[in-house]
Amino acid sequence: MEFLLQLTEDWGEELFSALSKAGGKAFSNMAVGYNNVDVDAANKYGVAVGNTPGVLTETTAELAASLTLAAARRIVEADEFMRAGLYDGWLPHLFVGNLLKGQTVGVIGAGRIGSAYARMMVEGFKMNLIYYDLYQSTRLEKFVTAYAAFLKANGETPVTWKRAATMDEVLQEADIISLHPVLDKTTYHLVNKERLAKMKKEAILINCSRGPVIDEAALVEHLKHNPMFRVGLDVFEEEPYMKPGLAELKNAIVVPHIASASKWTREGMATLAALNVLGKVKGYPVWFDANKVEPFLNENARPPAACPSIVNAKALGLPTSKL
Ligand SMILES: NC(=O)c1ccc[n+]([C@@H]2O[C@H](COP(=O)([O-])OP(=O)(O)OC[C@H]3O[C@@H](n4cnc5c(N)ncnc54)[C@H](O)[C@@H]3O)[C@@H](O)[C@H]2O)c1
Ligand SMILES: O=C(O)[C@H](O)CO
Repeated sequence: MEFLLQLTEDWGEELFSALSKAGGKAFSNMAVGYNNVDVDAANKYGVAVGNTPGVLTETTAELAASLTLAAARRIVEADEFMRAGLYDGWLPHLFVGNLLKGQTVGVIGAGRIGSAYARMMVEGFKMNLIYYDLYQSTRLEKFVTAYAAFLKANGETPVTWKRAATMDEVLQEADIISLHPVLDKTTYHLVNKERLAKMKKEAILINCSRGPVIDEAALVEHLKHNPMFRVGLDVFEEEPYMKPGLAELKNAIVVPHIASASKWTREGMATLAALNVLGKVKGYPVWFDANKVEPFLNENARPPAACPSIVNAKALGLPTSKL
């Protein structure tokens, strides 16, 4: 018996023990994030835990970029105004928002998705970048450096980048802040009352990572007292619910955890999750690079004889595919 699961289900000691007793050896989330899984418990019962990285990087980053634009240009408010029949003719101050060009985008968690989002905002809107991550994102830094040189060579103002030593630096300096870390003990309520107070009064905060990365009740209070501060949220602390007051706030844009919802990505996620468990059942090794999963998504060729992404491969001592 093997399992293919959604991120809405929590898997811990009890379920892994039951799975193991039933002879199960593999489990896969149909998601890249696996904070819903107690990997130590899976290790204890020798169950391989799969996830679906890479296939949702661009789709998720594009939703973060969409929320950024929608918040910056007040698109949801303007749409509601129009549909309510309130539009009376052009006015110089009607739904004035923020210009992104030349402003600073802050990325917290510059992994696959955070880096893809940063590139979109830097290249697409000529924004300067400040990021915070536990690790240096050399590829991202190189990209921004090369883009800055390109702009300069074309007589345009070059963009800049900075790796912040602390997260607070990002909060203080950035005009737009997008959250892309994993959810774990170090990122739970990473954005709380004190940190919200450090952000610019007119900043925009985007969250397409996990709801509990923000203290949502503190956010509601902050939004109430700072009408020019805006947020775009794809994820919530206690999904499917929102904290009281959030739904009534005009400076919040809320969507129902749809960041990975493009047809290509959702099909890819299902494929990778299925191949993770199938590969384990067949006794295949683990793919050599979980970030390079394209060969598993080619409709015209058989997928490689490997499990695309097993997060506890090392702990279980599983062999790696050599291609
Ligand atoms: N809303 C959605 O539908 C959706 C879709 C895809 C992914 N996600 C979430 O996005 C997360 C990131 O996905 P990814 O593929 O980019 O993962 P990733 O592992 O490539 O990137 C995560 C980054 O967070 C960094 N990080 C970890 N702890 C940190 C901390 N305390 N402070 C700052 N940075 C920290 C890591 O070093 C890493 O670079 C997933 O874990 C998932 O929870 C959400
Ligand atoms: O972690 C993930 O993959 C998302 O939240 C669902 O796409």
